[in-house]
Amino acid sequence: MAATNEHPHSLIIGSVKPEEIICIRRRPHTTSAYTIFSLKEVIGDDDQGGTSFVLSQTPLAEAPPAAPHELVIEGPPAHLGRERRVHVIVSALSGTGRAGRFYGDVLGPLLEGAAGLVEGEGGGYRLVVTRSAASVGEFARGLGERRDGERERHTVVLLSGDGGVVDMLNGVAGADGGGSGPLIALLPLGTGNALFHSLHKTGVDRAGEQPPPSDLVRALRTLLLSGTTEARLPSFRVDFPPGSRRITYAGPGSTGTAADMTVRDTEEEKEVGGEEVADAVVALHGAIVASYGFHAQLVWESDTPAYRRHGAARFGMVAKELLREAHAYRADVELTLPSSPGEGRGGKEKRQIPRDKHAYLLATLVSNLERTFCISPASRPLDGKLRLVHFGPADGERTMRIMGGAYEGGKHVGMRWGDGEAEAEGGREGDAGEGKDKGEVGYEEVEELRITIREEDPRWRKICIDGTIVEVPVGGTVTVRREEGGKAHLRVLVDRRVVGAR
Ligand SMILES: Nc1ncnc2c1ncn2[C@@H]1O[C@H](COP(=O)(O)OP(=O)(O)OP(=O)(O)O)[C@@H](O)[C@H]1O
Repeated sequence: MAATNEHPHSLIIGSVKPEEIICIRRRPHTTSAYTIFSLKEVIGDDDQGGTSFVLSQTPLAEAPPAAPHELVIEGPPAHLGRERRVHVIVSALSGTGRAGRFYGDVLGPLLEGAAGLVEGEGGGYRLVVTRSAASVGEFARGLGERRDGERERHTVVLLSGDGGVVDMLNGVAGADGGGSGPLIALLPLGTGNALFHSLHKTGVDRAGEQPPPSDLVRALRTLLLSGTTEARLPSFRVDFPPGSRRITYAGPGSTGTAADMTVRDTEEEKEVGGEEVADAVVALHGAIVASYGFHAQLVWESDTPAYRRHGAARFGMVAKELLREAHAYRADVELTLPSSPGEGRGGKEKRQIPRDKHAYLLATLVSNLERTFCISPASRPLDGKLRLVHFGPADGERTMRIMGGAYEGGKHVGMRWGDGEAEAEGGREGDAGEGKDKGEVGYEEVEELRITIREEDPRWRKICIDGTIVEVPVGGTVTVRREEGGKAHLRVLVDRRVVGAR
């Protein structure tokens, strides 16, 4: 097959577009035969107007001359090798419910063709398709209990959004089996996919690759190419007051949508028709975001089976109504700042945010909550720093402008307004002080955050932890604390350049 060689980044091999190439596999037992694995995503192309995925395997008689070296693989990378126990989790209801189709059309055949891995015992991988909101947590608890130091190392390929990550994190952390935690590889099939986007923000694509590969091609490259590393996933712990309840929706669709696939999950089906299910919760771990106010409300009110069908558009639909109401959330908020070098633990400065009503309080370990929504521009992948973004009561228009700044790469940071002052846009971390009532977006690194909720109406008492919603009783204090040292609950697969770019 002919290959043009004008420019390494404009490689075209037959009909294969460079940005669609996942990997180029040298076929076993030969020196000169290759297969190009590529993925085409056609939006609005399937029966229900969803994305269809086409995995192509293009044989080549000889080495593609213009192929970038890093796309060529000889076999499975170490994390999918024989010394690992590999699991594939299909979160059936993540995002718009594409994970089952993606597994069947792309990941299954790709793992077999490019890595020689098939589903099943004895050298293969275990497939888990979720049947309820509890499935991933149950699976992770099982892994956590069996965790056995370095002797049994697990790699979990996660076809989900951030919810799958937080369920894995809490399942493993809850079981507390010792040893280093399982490795997760992210395939972004949720709505926001904040962790994926934050980890694939810098240094991942081959320089100058235009047009850029899709998110799923990037994710599959991270999964299959060499040049990746297994990094500790930073996390925080949230402690809730007595009477707090985790709230989920369970509905008729919650029994799994990939009925044609093997289900190895033992979770009992919950026969609850589109209703809220509340469970007592004492503590949760998170790796992405802990929020109260506008963000938590948006996640919560858009997370109904009816809104979920609209994908990421659901946030915009619900935001409209919330911006109209422009609720000011009553809470007392205390921050503990990280100690500066040389300071002992006792020297940590505590500070109260000087207002009792808030529009937005969001502590995060990542930069992006969606691909283009950069809420914390100072955050670097895996830097382990917890940063707080906050502002006081604001009308809908103001909130929209602030959110608009986040969509422009983080320009909301340092915005000030009010009392006839000239509007200002900042961009530096730590210069926004305490987000005074007059109007300023506060942005600072924190070690710990304590929120005491003063709202009477339960509608306004929702806390969001990585997309999980917890309702907290009136007067209850929620504590968010960065976790450091000790063992990692989870490790995450990232391109080595991501770690280098910190
Ligand atoms: N079969 C199922 N039945 C009921 N709930 C399910 C099922 N499969 C997955 N879920 C739930 O659906 C939710 C999917 O969350 P996930 O975060 O993966 O996707 P998302 O919310 O669309 O994306 P993101 O969090 O990245 O915006 C999780 O709460 C999960 O527990």
